[in-house]
Amino acid sequence: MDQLISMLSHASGIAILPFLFLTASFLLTLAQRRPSGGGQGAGHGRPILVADRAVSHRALVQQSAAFLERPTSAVVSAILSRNRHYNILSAPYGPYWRAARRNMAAGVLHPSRVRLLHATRARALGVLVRDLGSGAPVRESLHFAVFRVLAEICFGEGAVSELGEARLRAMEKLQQETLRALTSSSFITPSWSRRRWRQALRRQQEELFLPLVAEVRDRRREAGDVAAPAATYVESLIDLRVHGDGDRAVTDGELVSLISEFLGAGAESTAVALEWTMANLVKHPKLQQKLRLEVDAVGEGVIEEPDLSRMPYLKAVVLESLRRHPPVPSVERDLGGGGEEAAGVLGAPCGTGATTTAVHFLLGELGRDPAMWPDPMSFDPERFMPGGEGEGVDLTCTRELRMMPFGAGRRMCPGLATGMLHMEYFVANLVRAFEWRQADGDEVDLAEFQGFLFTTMRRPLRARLVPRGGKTAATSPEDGGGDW
Ligand code: HEM
Repeated sequence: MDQLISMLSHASGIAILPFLFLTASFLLTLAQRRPSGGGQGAGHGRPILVADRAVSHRALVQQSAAFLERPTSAVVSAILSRNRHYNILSAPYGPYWRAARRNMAAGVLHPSRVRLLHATRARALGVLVRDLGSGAPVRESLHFAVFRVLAEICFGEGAVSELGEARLRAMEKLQQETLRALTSSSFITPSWSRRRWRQALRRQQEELFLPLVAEVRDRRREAGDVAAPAATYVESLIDLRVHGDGDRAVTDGELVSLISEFLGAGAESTAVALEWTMANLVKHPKLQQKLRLEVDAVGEGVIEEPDLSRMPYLKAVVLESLRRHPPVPSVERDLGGGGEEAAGVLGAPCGTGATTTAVHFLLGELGRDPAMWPDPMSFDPERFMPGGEGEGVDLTCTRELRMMPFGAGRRMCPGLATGMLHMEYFVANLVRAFEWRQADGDEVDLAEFQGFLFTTMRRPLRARLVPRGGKTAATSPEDGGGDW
């Protein structure tokens, strides 16, 4: 049974899932157009689209050794740096990937460390509530809040407040520009002009990040043996040594790619998911009211991390949003030389004679499988409450795969816990601070826009926000909220 519906070849995909085909073939076209370096070539065979949960679990989790490589042609910084400076997303499986990934997951993003960042979150929330309260656009405000939190984790609170809001916003804009640089169509922009644009963006990233890195490096060099353990992501990257590759340090080029990934992919995925969640709460006022009752029941003031564990409905709302609208549309793997063996794992003939094949695991389809999720298109957080079909869902997909918004296997997202925490934190406090109502004459439109890397709302969320008297989530000036 699990082999049914599992694989759609490039050809058959047209008839069965037209829009998925378009997305995947767009990705593939890009993959085929760009030569990849370091033996990471992708897309010389036909793409394989996988929309079956059991097949995805077998491939990504049980047989993960055959599915370790991601086509670098689908990663922003690999494209901008023309495959010269890898980050975690683009790195071939090996010593550098292992060192960089472990440094992120077991270091600054370890749940025990992220949990402690109360003040960082409160500062971002203060600015967010201030901006939304003064009518700023929802999408931009959510994005900046998440970006601000990650920027503090990356550079430290001191460096971020020294930068100031205007320069931080400029940095955020540059990161978004780099994502847009990939969506520019070859029909509109000639390739030489796209190449120049991308080179200019990469140069701007270097000019922005490297002076900040140099300051940190100088400070740590001066401190010598008595330097404190790395507290920020940049500090940890400066200290990092790549075992298995001559214990070398991370190069400046790699540093730029790693910082760009942290601020870019980390912020965009969370902010996109937040916008989908708030849109559904506007669309479904009864669900919003139920959530507000839970939020208000935990007490006064800002909802903090320890409160979140007492809020099962909040978690259910966030999970339902990730199931129904996973911000990342698909997970890609490059089968490399192991194409035939891996095709066997997928339960389909490879038979292309190609040395490489790109596989796309379709996250939206997996989360909307009617065999697992009755009435899959409806937004119903109750699925994740006791007795529901989503109760106790394992987002790491280790035991079983019911949905996989964070991917699965050895290359699954190392930001899972951070992403979930930020989503729950901002959703809870935004529901406490405001009533989110439909904007007059402007019904929420849940239509999707399939971007190069993310599935966003086609029309940015507009809502009428009514501040809630004594229960506003605005933070005090000592927290730094609203005090830029
Ligand atoms: C709601 C938030 C997020 C979602 C839905 C999400 C989703 C994903 C997905 C689907 C993948 C691909 C996994 C695979 O190929 O199996 C991924 C990879 C990755 N994500 Fe996230 N992500 C989120 C937040 C974050 C954050 C906050 C960070 C870091 C600041 C982050 C850093 C990464 C990195 C570095 C990878 C590459 C992992 C590797 O290749 O080893 N993500 N993410």
